[in-house]
Amino acid sequence: MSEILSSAQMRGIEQQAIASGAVTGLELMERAGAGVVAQIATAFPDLSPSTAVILCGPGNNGGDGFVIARLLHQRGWAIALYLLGDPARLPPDARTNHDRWLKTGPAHPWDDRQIGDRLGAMTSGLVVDGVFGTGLTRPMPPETTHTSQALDALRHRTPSARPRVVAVDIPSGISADSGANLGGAFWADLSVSFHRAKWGHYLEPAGLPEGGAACCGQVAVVDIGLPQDPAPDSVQLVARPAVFLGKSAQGHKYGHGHALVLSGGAGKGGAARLAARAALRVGAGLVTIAAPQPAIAEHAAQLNAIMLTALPDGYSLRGLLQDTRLNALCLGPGLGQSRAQDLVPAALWGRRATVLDADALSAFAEDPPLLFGQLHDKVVLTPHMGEFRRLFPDLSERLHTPAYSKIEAARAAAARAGCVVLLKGPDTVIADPSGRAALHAATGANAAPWLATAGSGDVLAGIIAGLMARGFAPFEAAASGAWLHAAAARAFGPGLIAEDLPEMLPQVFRDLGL
Ligand SMILES: NC(=O)C1=CN([C@@H]2O[C@H](COP(=O)(O)OP(=O)(O)OC[C@H]3O[C@@H](n4cnc5c(N)ncnc54)[C@H](O)[C@@H]3O)[C@@H](O)[C@H]2O)[C@@H](O)CC1
Ligand SMILES: [K+]
Repeated sequence: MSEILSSAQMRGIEQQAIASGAVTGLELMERAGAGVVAQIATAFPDLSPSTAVILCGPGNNGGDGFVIARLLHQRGWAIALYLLGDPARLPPDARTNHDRWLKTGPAHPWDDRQIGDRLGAMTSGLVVDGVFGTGLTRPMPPETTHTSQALDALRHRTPSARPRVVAVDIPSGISADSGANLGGAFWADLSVSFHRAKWGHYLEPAGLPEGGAACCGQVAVVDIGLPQDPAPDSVQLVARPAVFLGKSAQGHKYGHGHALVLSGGAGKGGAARLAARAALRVGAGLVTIAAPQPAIAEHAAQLNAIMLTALPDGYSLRGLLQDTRLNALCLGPGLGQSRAQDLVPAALWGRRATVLDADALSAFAEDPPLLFGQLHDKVVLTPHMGEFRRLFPDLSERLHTPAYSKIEAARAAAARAGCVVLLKGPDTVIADPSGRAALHAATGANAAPWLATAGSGDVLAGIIAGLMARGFAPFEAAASGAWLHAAAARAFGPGLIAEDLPEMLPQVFRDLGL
């Protein structure tokens, strides 16, 4: 896992390093600019020097742009540089680099129409976006409208018929914290960030205009010599399972736990079977489906390795949970809301590692605190955005404000619920009540678009329950579960349906070297 930072954390790290005397802002800016130039060469090895249009803004992002202009010029590029704003008002380091650039070439005053026309006429070369970076919290100013539209038009051309677009730190107009398109945002083939990637590079806020990962292209991170200590409260990007998922040769099935998946009534058992199969495939020693009597025949016709028991109500669940070998529960998929209202309190009474999904969440939409009062630290809630809105309407509402991120919303929800919350999406956030958080981004090169299919969430709930049956802690099970789920989808590829996901886990495990 690697660390990703908010803009405030990044600013804090830079300011501390500068205040300690370890480095100057000017040195950081030089390394940042040099890092961008090096990453351009790595990402586009076939790109030979021609024309680079460099767009510089009024802050330090623009300062990086002047450094990049100077270094690209040294490498033989013809530079056309435009500056948005008054050079006299540039912050000191950016001003120094502006003045250095003027010894080489001009800084044209910003002319939105001219820039737009110029970009539209480019069929090759490079565009460098150093207009705004992590400092922007407002919509793009009106002076960038044509430029933004021209970039948008380039995006729809084949890459061989247009310039490469490189964002300094993050495309202008994208919130580094929430990934939101603040209004009129640019996009890039390559975003080169400094020290650590920012939250906004990997989040993907729903709706239009698109922002976040969809606008950042490939994300590269360059070291600019800042201290490597992890930031307090930093968020981890889940790049692979954080725990070893293999089994020891001496293991016994009873040593790998026994997961109980609670099923809905007759004709509604498919979701529970998907979850149960995922729990078994992910390595739980035993898996049992508990269903109402009228659903037993349907399940029996379809199950072999998964066991089956009749379970009419919450009272009988309390009885079943006298068996301490049942160590992980999964409730919600296909459960039905009235059965969920009866079974969830009994399940939580049992204080087992428990996944609550789907109907087990929606059943408490009328009175979320009733649910929160019963939750404990071995529970994982796995809402999608709609279920999240039902349980946490105020946090969901705040997500409409551009600077408030899904990471902060999931953290606040976990603190309120007193358990792990996994907030689903192409960007899945996992948070616990202490503020610990991780982000699994099935975006960019990791995209798994075929996961948007019926029953895929049921499989995720089962994977997490299976991992908890095996003894993994709720946070690790949720984070590793999100990764396995997306890896299984990528391994199958187009045409995926939920039934395929558990069947791909063996290949994913082999690829992990288990
Ligand atoms: N601080 C440092 O030491 C370093 C900063 N670096 C660069 O600095 C960037 C952050 O720089 P800043 O904090 O100066 O912020 P930015 O350059 O991202 O942009 C903010 C600037 O634009 C102004 N502004 C904001 N919204 C505006 C609007 N709608 N219309 C007009 N002006 C607006 C702000 O007042 C501020 O001057 C990073 O993204 C990175 O590229 C790098 O050089 C590495 C070192
Ligand atoms: K930028």
